[in-house]
Amino acid sequence: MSRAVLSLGSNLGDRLGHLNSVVTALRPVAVSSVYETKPWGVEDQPDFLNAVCVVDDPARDHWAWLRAGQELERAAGRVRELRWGPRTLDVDVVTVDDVRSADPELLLPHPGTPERASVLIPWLEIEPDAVLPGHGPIADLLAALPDAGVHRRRDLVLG
Ligand SMILES: Nc1ncnc2c1ncn2[C@@H]1O[C@H](COP(=O)(O)OP(=O)(O)OP(=O)(O)O)[C@@H](O)[C@H]1O
Ligand SMILES: Nc1nc2c(c(=O)[nH]1)N=C(CO)CN2
Repeated sequence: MSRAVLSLGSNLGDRLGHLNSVVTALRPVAVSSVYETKPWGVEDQPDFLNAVCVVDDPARDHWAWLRAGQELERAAGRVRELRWGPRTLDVDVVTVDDVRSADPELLLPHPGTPERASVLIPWLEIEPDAVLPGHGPIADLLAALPDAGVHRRRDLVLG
């Protein structure tokens, strides 16, 4: 083990470059298109670029994926200020295999996932049959959401 689904987001600075830093460092086995998304949570902030990737490394457990994401956030110069506020790079661990965790340092699956079209749309693109542990097929979760201001940017490509 383990195979992880990571959600990437950026709305400050070189947004595409920040997302690309994850692809360069972690060499995912699958990467979605890049999506321009309206901010949720705190709405008065710049639009995000979001993408989802699948990474696979038998040597890394779920904590190692969290740490790898946090290191990349630091390298992108991320300053943690406002919850749900603007950031150079956000790496959320969405799932790691079937791991369930209630530890606040690493909640698995990531609890925001069922409500976030900015995660579900790119994830569905690369894993159409994916199931969110405890919640069911992601296609069904997405179908239950209102139209959410998520637009594919065909002009921006990762990797
Ligand atoms: N699955 C997870 N992936 C990433 N971080 C997590 C996860 N579960 C818990 N955390 C914890 O969340 C803390 C805050 O993360 P962060 O500042 O990125 O939150 P946020 O992006 O503003 O909000 P959200 O977590 O709802 O997306 C981190 O310290 C991290 O330990
Ligand atoms: N569209 C969108 N909105 C957000 C995002 C994000 O990645 N995409 N991340 C946030 C901080 O966790 C807050 N709001």
